[in-house]
Formats: sequence, structure tokens, C-alpha cells
Amino acid sequence: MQHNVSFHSQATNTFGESSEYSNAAIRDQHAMPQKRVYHAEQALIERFKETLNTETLQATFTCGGSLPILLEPNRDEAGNLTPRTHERVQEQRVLTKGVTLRWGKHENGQVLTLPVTDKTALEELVNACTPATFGRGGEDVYDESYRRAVALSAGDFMTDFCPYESGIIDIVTQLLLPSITGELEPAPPRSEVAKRYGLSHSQEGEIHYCIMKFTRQNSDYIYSAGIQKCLAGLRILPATTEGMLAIMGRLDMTGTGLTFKHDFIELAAQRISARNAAKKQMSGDDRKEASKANAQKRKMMSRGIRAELYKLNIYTGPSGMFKAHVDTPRSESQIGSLVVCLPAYFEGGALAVRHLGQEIIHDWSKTTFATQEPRVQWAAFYSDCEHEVLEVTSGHRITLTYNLFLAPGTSLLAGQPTSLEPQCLPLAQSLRRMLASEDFLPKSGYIGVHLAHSYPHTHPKFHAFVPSMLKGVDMALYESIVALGYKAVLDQITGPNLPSAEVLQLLESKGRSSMRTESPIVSNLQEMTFGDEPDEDDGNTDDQMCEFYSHCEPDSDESESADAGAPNGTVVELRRRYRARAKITWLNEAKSREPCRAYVAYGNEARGATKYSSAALIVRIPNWVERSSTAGSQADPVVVWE
Ligand SMILES: O=C(O)CCC(=O)C(=O)O
Ligand SMILES: [Fe+2]
Repeated sequence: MQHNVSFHSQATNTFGESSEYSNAAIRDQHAMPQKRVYHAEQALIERFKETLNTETLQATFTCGGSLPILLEPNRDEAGNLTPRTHERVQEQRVLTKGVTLRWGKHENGQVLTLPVTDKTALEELVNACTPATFGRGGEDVYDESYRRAVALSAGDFMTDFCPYESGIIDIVTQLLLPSITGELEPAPPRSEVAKRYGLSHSQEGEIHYCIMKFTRQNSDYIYSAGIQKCLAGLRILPATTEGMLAIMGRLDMTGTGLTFKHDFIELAAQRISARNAAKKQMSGDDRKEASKANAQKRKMMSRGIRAELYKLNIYTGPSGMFKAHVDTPRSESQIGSLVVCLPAYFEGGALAVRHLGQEIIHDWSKTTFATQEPRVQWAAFYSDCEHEVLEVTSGHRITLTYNLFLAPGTSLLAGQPTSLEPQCLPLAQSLRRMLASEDFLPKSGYIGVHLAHSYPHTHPKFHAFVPSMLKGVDMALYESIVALGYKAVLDQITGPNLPSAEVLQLLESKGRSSMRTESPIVSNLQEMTFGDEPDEDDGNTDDQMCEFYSHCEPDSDESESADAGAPNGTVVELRRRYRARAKITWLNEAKSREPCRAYVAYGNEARGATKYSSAALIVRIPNWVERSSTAGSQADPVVVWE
């Protein structure tokens, strides 16, 4: 996403107005006050705070690091590379061998290990490369005035360097992925203004960003002279000079050249909200909603990064370079690029990465090469970051480039049948053994297993659990059930270990959809009620809550229809839950008496409480005769909320 902010453009804004006005008129009316009203230091602190608070989205747009190559590392007496202590293992980010490259056709293979001892082999590698092209106007072009480099495609060489093994992908996943999958995390609370005008977090962030960028400010005031730029930056500039003057008159009533920051925020929020409404009317809302849902689903499925080797590039001095560009995404799920600089001598050739007016320079030239041990150095950045390889003045700058894609990641196993063989899970074996016995539930019935972990709610008001959330042993259990082919529901457990009232009906319903499909779970979400969630503020203790529940416990012979005329909906609901609970054969104990809990996310920072709930996997078990003929079949997999 390039934020090309243009201040003097003549364009039609989203209010449908043609924006033509005199910048000079505005400037004359509201000249910058001469007097400095705050200390420079204070301003810097405020700016930093602002960045910290509001520019969270993609604040870390690039990251980088280096791995020293120790060809003769220290070993302990036993010859181990690092003593087996926790601390030392953490430090073990060194490469203990050079990076080997192999290329060349059959029977003409060549090999080079960097750092280089054999200059001839290095020259041969350069000769084996072809001039590097780049994309322009939808075509691959070769233009030395824009890019002067040579390259080998991934299919034409091999290397033993592995970004996973060296820990780079771990770091990149931790630093760059959270902003991409941000909606999965509890969102920071929006301000009252943002809530009032229905602004998204990023829209709110953008207002603060523009204030920071275009107005010199202290904490409460902003300079009125920057307001016009702010509005342009936010794409909410009024169409006419009169409109702009009216805004300035409203914001800077006393003519001091200063505006209350909160007044500006209010005005900006109002205009963005109007723009949102106008846009909504103009566009195909349904299509947008659908693509939003798809994007969300994609994010839900993405807890990791997959790096795909793309090219080997050599920029040779003098004059090797690649001017400012944005990498062409290879697919919808590409989120960024990784550049790994191999240990070879060169000067110049810094990699500049830019985002929203900020620039980070990754300089890997001889300065580090000459003074320290050789290193493999790397940088990763989001796809929308502009970047540039500055001129290499001497030597060969050799890089490996990788495309970074969203991927399920190591912690997301649900629905990944190719990477996991659930039949081999010990839990699946043991479940199969139990179900094979005629002594266990000879007639059909239900089993319930309380999950080991609590799970955050996916919606502030409605509960839903999706397999992709599952962790550790819970995931193993889920996969085992999938492997056995029985119908199951991931259910929230509330109150004194009560499943939801309709869980058994769901299990008996005819329709079947695969648990693997992760379809959005909307139709069967339960609204949180008093009974679901003991309110910690109302002073109820666990014991009081349980006493309340116990009044609702149904007599064992009470019939379903007896509830029909019951006056209190909550009590009816609770009785149904008790009844469901009694019909389930529970295979383990629930963890606690108060399963639905609110924790404050992010330690003591007031970012709002995230609700975590206990859950159980409830499985419909056919009678013994039926299951002895079908158990183990994977033909008809398990179901979650259809
Ligand atoms: O080699 C580098 O540092 C970056 C290369 C690059 O930007 C590209 O291949 O797109
Ligand atoms: Fe690039």
C-alpha cells in the first residue's frame, strides 16, 4: 500500500466534490506563529509516543540481522559445539560453515563456498548468471539504467543456506506476521470518537499519523497551518476554498494559529465517517463483505510464514544497483520479501527500505566485512515497502531473495492432512481401542472431552470455536476424532461445566460438513447471557454462581415439555444444558469451576479484557455394531457447527 499523499492535486474527492482551491489563501489566513511554544525535546518525546501509540499497524515494516560465520568455533572438551545449557542454546545463532552454491548443467556442475577462497569460481558464478530483468508495465524488462545486476533463477542453482535452520524465519514470523494477522489478536480499544463515528482502528491510526506528520504539535494543540495537509493526507479535503476556510474558522476560532487536537480529530472522524458512508453506497457491498470474510479466513489460517527461494542476484561494482521499486507479489498470500546477503566483499550497495515516509538502511558493505568475522546478513520487509539497492562501488554483492507467503505455520495443524498423519497419533490409537470394545457405550451415545486449554472468543458477544485455534493436546484430540470419522462439535463450556443446550441436537442433525473446511461459524453462535458469564463486577463469587445454577438443576424424570411454560428463560436454558450434560459420557474432568474467564491481554496494559472460555469436544458415538463396521473410516469426517 503506497501512501502517495498529494497536497495540490485537482481531483474529485469521495464527497463527489471537485477539489480546487487556493493553498495560498489558507496559508495567509493562518500563518505559523513565530513563537516556539514548546521545547524541542518535549516535541520529540510526543512524536515518539504518538508513533508508539498510533502507528502500530506495520510499525515494524522491516527487520534485519546477521549471522556470524565461525569456521572454527569454540568447542567444549567433549567436542560439542555449545555446552548444552539453555542460555548457550539461545545464543547459538552462528553459522559454522560457509555458504555453498552449486550451479551448472549436468556434467558441468560448479561449486563455490563463501566466504570465498577461490576467486575464479566466483567469477564463474558471475559469468553463469544472466542480466537481471524486472517488471515494468506488466512485462519483464531489462533496463540497465534502472537495474544493473545479474541473476540466476531458483531452478538454476542450489544452496545449502537455509533461512529456517538459521532462525531467520522464526524472527521474521514474530516481527512481521502479527500486523498481517492482526485481527486475530484482541484489537486495541478505539477511542470514544472512533467508536462514535464507526471508524476502524487503522482509520483512527491514520488520523494520528497525519497529525504527527503534517502538524508540529504539542500534546493538546496542533498548528492550524498543517490542517490542510492533514485533510489532504486523509483524503477528506473539502472541495472548495470556502469549505476549507469554513473548517479553519471552526477549528481555529481565536485566530491564534493553534487548534485543539481533539477538535481536529473530531472533525476528521466526522468527515471519514461521511466518506465511509458514501463509499458504501457506491460500491457492491456484498462483494466487499465476501472478500473481507475471505481475507479473514485466510488470516485465520495463517500463523506462519513460508519462504520460497526466488533468485540469486549479483550486483557488481562499480555501478551495480536497483532503483526504487516495490516487489511484484507472486500471489494473494505473499506478504513480503527476504533478502539474504552472502559473505563476499563489496562496497556500497546498501538496501534502503521505505514505508510511510520512514526509511531504514540495511548496510552490509565492507565496513562490517573488514572489521569483523564474515557474516550472512539479511533483511525482510512487507510487500508494499518501496526499496532500493544503492550503487555498489566495488566487489560483488551476492544476495539470495525469497518470497514470503502466509502459511498455516507450525502451530496450526487443523486440516493439514498432508503434514500430519492423525492415524498415528497415540490418542487416536487409544480412542479406537476403547470404541472397539463392546463394553464401551454398546448403544449409541455421546462422549465429551474437556479441552486442556482455554480459547479466546472470536467475537466479543458471540462465541465460536474453530479448529484452527486448537493447541497442543487439544489439536491432537481433534485430529484423532477426525481420523476416526465420527461426528463432533467443539462446544463452549459455561457455568458449572455445562455444554450448550443444543449441542446434542446439532450432533443428531443430518447435515454434515467437514471440520476441515473451517467455514465461518455464524448460525450457531450463542449469545452470552447472565448464565454464561458470571460478571465479576457484580460481586458474585463462584460459590454464589454455583448455588444459582443448582436451583436450575432439573429433576431426573422431568420432561422436556415441562419447561415450555416456565417463566424464566434463563432457567429453562440452564435446565436444557444440565440435561445435555447428563446424556454425555465425560472422559475427563473439567479444569475449573468457573470456565469462562476474562484476562487482561498484554500484561498490565489497559488494552481491554479478552475473554477466554473453556471448551469441550463432544462426539456422537454410534452403537457398537455400527461402529465396528465403520470405525477408522475417514470417508465421512467429523463436523463442527454447521
Ligand atoms: O538484492 C537486494 O538487496 C534486493 C533485490 C531486490 O530488491 C529484488 O530482487 O527485488
Ligand atoms: Fe525488490
